[in-house]
Amino acid sequence: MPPPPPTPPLQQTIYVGPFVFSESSTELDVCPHGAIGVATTGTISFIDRDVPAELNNADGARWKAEKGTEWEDARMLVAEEGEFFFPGFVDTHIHASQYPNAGIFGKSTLMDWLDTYTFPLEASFADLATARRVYARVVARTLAHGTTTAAYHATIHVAATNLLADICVERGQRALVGRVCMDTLSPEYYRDESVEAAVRDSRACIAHVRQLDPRGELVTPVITPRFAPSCTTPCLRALGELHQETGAWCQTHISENAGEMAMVRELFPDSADYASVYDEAGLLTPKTILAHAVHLSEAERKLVKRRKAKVSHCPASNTALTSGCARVRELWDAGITVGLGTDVSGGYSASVLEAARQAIMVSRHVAMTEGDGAKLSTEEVLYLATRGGAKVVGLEDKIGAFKVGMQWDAQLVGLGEVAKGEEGKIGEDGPVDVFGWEQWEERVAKWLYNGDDRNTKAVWVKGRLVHYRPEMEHRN
Ligand SMILES: Nc1nc2[nH]cnc2c(=O)[nH]1
Ligand SMILES: [Zn+2]
Repeated sequence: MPPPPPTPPLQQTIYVGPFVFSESSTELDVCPHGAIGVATTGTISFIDRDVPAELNNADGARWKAEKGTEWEDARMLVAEEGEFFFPGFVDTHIHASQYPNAGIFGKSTLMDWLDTYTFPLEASFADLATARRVYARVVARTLAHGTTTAAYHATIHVAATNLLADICVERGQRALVGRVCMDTLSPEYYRDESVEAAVRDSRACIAHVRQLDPRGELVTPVITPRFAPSCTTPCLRALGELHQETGAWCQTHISENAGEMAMVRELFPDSADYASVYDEAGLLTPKTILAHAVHLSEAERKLVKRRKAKVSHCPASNTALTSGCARVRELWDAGITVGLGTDVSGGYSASVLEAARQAIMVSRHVAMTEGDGAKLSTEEVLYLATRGGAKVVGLEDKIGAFKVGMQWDAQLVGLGEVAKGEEGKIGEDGPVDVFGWEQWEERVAKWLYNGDDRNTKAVWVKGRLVHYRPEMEHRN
């Protein structure tokens, strides 16, 4: 694949309008009349919290002059009625290669789902044309859902995995890109032929991603043992050494499903528990992302916390594959950093907004047996979707909120106002109907519970416009 085309030079831009972000896990910062100045580097240079409500492009010139000469020629993008800026979402666990199967899982559970649906699909990525078709679409689709950063599992194929990294850079999505390792209990037609092959091919992908983006500004490699049952102890240890040697991130699955856990007990009888299997291989570190953690014991939670490893909560997947209900409150109380994952295609949707709403629902199911303390609020799941996720991937100083010095990874959200006299007409504004009396928190809640990608009007990563809906054409 030829190198990606050069990114067009960015113009200094001032984003004018309401903005909302998580100040903490329990508190949304809502600014109804804001302006955020973004430099050509994509960095937020200033934030004004009290701009004139009626500011339009004509007054803009006068107002801009007051900001200083360096902002004189800045572009202005002014939010229209019903729109607000929100940080881009972080998907901390998604299998890019499984996207064609989104929604196809029948009544399967994890282990039969892998054999029936997943391995045959992933094996098809030996063909680069297949990989190109799927990866181009999954990156476009996740961007359209407002995902500005994704931690991707690819497949065992080096060329296809490298292509996924190329496409992320080309489309401007931040990503961790991982070549999957699996040297045992996997089909003959889809497995690493040896530990050496797993390490050699992982090295090849790490080298490619680092050569593509030497400063790791957009993409970074991630070592990806599929999960303990599909890796031998020598393979896990070799990948632990690679993790240590290269400093690359690590991602895997843990304690998702009862059958999987029984296998781990049988395959690793000398380890105290599932988390210890990874720990003994040197794979449990502050740069490790553990997907699921549905059934962790207290001892495992303590170990994960001690190692500062992170958890990706994947509620839609856990319900779809009947894996169980992860307890986010318990993980938080143990001091563990948690973000959200769509886990496509265990999860049926590539939308982090959907994962956030499913996180609320799963927490309510936990609450039905364990009390109201388990319930997650709107604020908490939106935190998981943005700042929590940013922490999981080690980018909490750069993304997930609107603060001076952070990067403009953002989405413009638009909610349709029901116009007087037009109540019977359904327009193209998406599924959220705003009647005009809603407070800000209520608008955000309506978006969370009913919104979809039609409400994500435009998306930026590092200040670069990476997606916009057709109706935005005239505003760019
Ligand atoms: N959800 C999920 N769990 C896994 N465990 C091992 N592989 C997978 C996978 O592809 N998806
Ligand atoms: Zn997964």
